[in-house]
Amino acid sequence: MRNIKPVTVSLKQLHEGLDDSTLQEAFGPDSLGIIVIKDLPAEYPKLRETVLTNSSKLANLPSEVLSQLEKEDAFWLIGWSRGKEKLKNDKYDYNKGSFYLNCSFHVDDSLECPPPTTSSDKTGDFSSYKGYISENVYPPEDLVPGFKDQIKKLINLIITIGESVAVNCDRYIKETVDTEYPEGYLARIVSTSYSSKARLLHYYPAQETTDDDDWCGEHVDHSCLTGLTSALYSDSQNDGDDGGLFIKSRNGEIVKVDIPPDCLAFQSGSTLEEVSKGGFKAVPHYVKSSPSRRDVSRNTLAVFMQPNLHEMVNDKENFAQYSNRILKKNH
Ligand SMILES: O=C(O)CCC(=O)C(=O)O
Ligand SMILES: [Fe+2]
Repeated sequence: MRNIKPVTVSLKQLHEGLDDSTLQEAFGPDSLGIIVIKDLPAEYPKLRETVLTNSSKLANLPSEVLSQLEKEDAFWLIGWSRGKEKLKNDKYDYNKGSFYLNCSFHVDDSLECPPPTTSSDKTGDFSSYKGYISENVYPPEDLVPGFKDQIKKLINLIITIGESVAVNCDRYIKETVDTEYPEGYLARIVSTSYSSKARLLHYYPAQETTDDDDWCGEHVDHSCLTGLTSALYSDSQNDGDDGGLFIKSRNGEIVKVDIPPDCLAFQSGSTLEEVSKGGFKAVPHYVKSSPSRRDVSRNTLAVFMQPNLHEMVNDKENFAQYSNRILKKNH
């Protein structure tokens, strides 16, 4: 197992446009499929720390408060979710708590869910897709002050940088991966979708375990592009050498990926693989607790940038249908 420094560029370089060899190194056939962005806006470090600290406050609220934030009718894909997703051994996952938000506020600040559509709209009726169309909930302001305001700010910042990552990926995919790829597809999805999702994670201390992927089993995200913060641990250390985020590279090698605290990482998901007809591969990854630090918790934020529900992602399925098929496997 190698510890590799992923391709890292500054926000300025990203805005100016990355050269082909950098894009190739980050996303090409021999890559990890992840890029790290440094020199972020000055407010980023404090915002990250506040939001990730709030994740611990939220996860340790009394169970009767947390149950008010559970949305069973939304398939637990809005609000609080713990013990609802299955692990690979078919047991329910209590190792982590997730708090999900719909990110439609990035397109229109007044929205906490996508605008409703009906069958008379040209996009169709998606009222049964409750996991995507339900309104966000937030913990009571007096119990976790500033939670809503700060997490929305951080998500908006991540999606805005995701837009610049997308512009670079679009050019690379069109020129070198799939000439039929729709021009500017990813940048349009990232900047205009009402269906992107954020997941604030709290991994509870892992206790005894023998599994290599005890905190989060190996998977590919079903987003187009996922933005990830560097994780915050309860002992204020970084991931260290034997815990944290691991990626399976394009040639099957397991690689430990370090995201420095003042940086953001972006990795590609399976919807983009689908849209690029298999050319731009999704990144298999998992999260492991450190064997030498079993008593620490880990917090992070993932933002899954993905299409509106009516957008076709292959010849047969729109994103709603595609996503339903994938999610059914996990619940
Ligand atoms: O915890 C992490 O670093 C990654 C989380 C993740 O892979 C996910 O939520 O899909
Ligand atoms: Fe993931």
